[in-house]
Amino acid sequence: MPSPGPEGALLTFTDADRSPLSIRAKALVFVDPRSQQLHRELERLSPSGLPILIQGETGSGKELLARQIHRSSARQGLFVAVNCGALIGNQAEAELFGYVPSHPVRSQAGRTGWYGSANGGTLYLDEIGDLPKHLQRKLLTALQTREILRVGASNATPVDVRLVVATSIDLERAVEAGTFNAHLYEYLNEGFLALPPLRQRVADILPLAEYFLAMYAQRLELPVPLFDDHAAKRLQAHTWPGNTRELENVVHFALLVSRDGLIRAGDLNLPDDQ
Ligand SMILES: Nc1ncnc2c1ncn2[C@@H]1O[C@H](COP(=O)(O)OP(=O)(O)OP(=O)(O)O)[C@@H](O)[C@H]1O
Repeated sequence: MPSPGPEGALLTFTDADRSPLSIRAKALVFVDPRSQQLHRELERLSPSGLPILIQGETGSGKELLARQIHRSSARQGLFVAVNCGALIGNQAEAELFGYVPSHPVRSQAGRTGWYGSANGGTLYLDEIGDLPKHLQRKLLTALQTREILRVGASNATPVDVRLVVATSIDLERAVEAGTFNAHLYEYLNEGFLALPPLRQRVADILPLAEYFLAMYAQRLELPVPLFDDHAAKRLQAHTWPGNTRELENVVHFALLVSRDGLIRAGDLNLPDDQ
């Protein structure tokens, strides 16, 4: 493992906090002052139970932040992550809110729905701007009443869900354009966290790169190479349009092609953007 840097910069997850689906990291690296500020805001908001809206570019670590919010909230239920882009078609409502046994069609989420599965825990809705409008209204009602109405049900079911949502688009603009429910936006915006893109958190780049290098080397049972000075400079100068996910992939590739215990600038396979 790399050195954790300043206090609080490396938070390690236990196995139970990790989802087999999307998250590969075991830890959150927060070294840059902007990341540390974000972490302080996260610690302040997490125990409150308020809904939280995370805005950040693709691959910048929104889901990892959401997991950290769940973890620091000490809620005992599950962390359930759903991409709203997948909630389409006439099964979407049943997927999200569940359905009664007599409902004719089955959904991936099962009868309980994703919302009900997060009872006592945290529901993470990624790309909330993609949620169909009729489900935006229903979501707002569920949040306000703390009850859900399953498809085909005549009575509402009480549920205790903490909602964390993420967006890579400007939701305020979506409200102005009429594609996002203004009341839902106001409700979600109570707890707002802006996750800066990696290029604006330059001090995170090398600690993250070293962290990923150690993680992949351990997994592949390889010795951990070092970045030479040119490679380190190159990593810090790249603009990272794909953010931390892009960095993780670049480091993984570099590890595989490195020789003599060193990663050189040419091993990084980065475009000439500096
Ligand atoms: N601060 C961090 N420390 C360690 N690993 C990180 C950090 N931020 C992101 N990662 C890793 O980078 C990858 C992308 O992160 P994540 O999936 O959370 O991003 P995202 O913003 O939710 O992406 P998307 O926009 O595709 O939903 C993951 O493998 C994650 O573990």
